[in-house]
Amino acid sequence: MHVLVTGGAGYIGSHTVKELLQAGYKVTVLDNLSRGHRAVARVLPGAEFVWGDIADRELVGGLLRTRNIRAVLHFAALSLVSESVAEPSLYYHNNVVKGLSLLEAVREAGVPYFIFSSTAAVYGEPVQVPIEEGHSLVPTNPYGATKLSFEEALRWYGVAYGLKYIILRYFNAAGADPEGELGEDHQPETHLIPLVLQAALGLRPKVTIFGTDYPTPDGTCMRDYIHVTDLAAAHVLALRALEGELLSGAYNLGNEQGYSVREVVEVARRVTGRNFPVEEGARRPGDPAVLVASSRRIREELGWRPRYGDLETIVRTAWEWHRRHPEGYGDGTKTGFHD
Ligand SMILES: NC(=O)c1ccc[n+]([C@@H]2O[C@H](COP(=O)([O-])OP(=O)(O)OC[C@H]3O[C@@H](n4cnc5c(N)ncnc54)[C@H](O)[C@@H]3O)[C@@H](O)[C@H]2O)c1
Ligand SMILES: O=c1ccn([C@@H]2O[C@H](COP(=O)(O)OP(=O)(O)O[C@H]3O[C@H](CO)[C@@H](O)[C@H](O)[C@H]3O)[C@@H](O)[C@H]2O)c(=O)[nH]1
Repeated sequence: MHVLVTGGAGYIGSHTVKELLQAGYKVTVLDNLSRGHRAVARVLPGAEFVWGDIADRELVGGLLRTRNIRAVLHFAALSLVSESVAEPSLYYHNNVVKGLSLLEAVREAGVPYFIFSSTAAVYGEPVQVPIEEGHSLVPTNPYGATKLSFEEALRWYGVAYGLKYIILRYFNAAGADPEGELGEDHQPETHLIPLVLQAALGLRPKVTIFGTDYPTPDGTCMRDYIHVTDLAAAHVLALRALEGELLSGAYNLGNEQGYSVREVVEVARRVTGRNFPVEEGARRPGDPAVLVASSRRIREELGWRPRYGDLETIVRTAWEWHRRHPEGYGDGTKTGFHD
C-alpha cells in the first residue's frame, strides 16, 4: 500500500516515515520545507521526497493519482501556540485553508483513508484530568482552534463522502529515534526538552521556567511527554485499523503521567550528568497548568503500547541525538530537496 505523508520532513512526520517503511508501506513525502529538513530525505532513502505545498492542487492531485495513494497521513501544519496568538492569519491560512485544499484533492482522487495529526490543544483548559476524548473541546489559542476546525471538516467529509479517518491527538512529543538517525530540530526551538538539552550542551546560557505559581505540587506546569517513536508506531496501528474498516474516530496519545517543568530539568541533569543555570520567569500566556492524557481508548481499541514511556528514556534518546548533532540537521538554508 502506497501512502502520502505531508510534513514528512518535520520532526514527528520523519519518525513516522521511518516506522512506515519498516512496516512495509511505500511512502511519498510532501513537504514545503518551511519548517522541515531536506537532510531527512538522505536519512530515509526508502521514501520518495517531493518538495511542494499541500495547497498545490495540481501537484497533490497528480501524486495521489499516479502513485495510487490509498492513505494520507497529514502532519503538515504550523504548531506553535505563541506564534498562533501573534499571527492567527498565518495559522488559519496554513492549517485550515491549505488543509481543506488537501482534503478536496483527497476527495477528488477518491483516497479512502486519512490520518490527522491533532493536538491536546483542542481541549483548552482541562476541566477533568486525565483528559478523555469526550472532554469538551474549547481551544484557548488559534493553533488549537485551527486543529479543531480541521477535525470537524474531517468528520463531515466522513459523513457525506465516506472518508474513513483517524484523528490522533498528541500530547507533548519528545525524544528522538532510538537508532540515532532522526531527531528534533525546530528553528526557533520553543520546546522544553530540546531547550534544556541545548543548555546542558552550553549552546544556551540558561533555561527559563515559565511560571512557578501554578496550582501544581511544585508550582510549575505539568505535561504528558510521549516518545516520538511511540507516536510514530501509533500511526502504523491507525493505518491498519483503517484498512480493517474500523470506524473513524479520535484518539489521545500520551503516557498518562504528568511531569512538571522542574522534574524535566532534574531528569535532564541526571541523564546528561551536567549542571546548567535555571532561572524562574513569568508565565507564558496560553499555557494550561496541567495536560495529561487518558490513552485508554487507543490502548483498548488499537492495542497501542508505548515502548519508550518513561521520561528518562525519552530524555536520554533526545540527549543522544543533540550530543551528536549540536547544530541539528545542519541544513539551515532549507532551499529544497532538489538542489
Ligand atoms: N510537536 C508536538 O509536540 C506536537 C504535539 C501535538 C500535535 N502536533 C502536530 O503534529 C504535526 C507535526 O508536528 P512537528 O512537531 O513534527 O512539526 P514540524 O514543524 O517539525 O513538522 C511540520 C512539517 O510540515 C511542513 N509544512 C508545514 N506547512 C506545510 C505546507 N503548507 N505544505 C507542505 N508542508 C508543510 C513543514 O515544513 C514541516 O516539515 C503538526 O501537525 C502538529 O500540529 C505536534
Ligand atoms: O523555555 C521553556 C519552554 C517551555 N517551558 C514550559 O514547558 C512546558 C512544555 O512546553 P513546550 O515544550 O513548549 O510544549 P507545549 O507548549 O506544552 O506544547 C506542545 O505540546 C502540545 C500538546 O500538549 C502541542 O499542541 C504543541 O504543538 C506542542 O508544541 C510548558 O509548561 C512551558 O511553559 C518552560 O518553562 N520554559
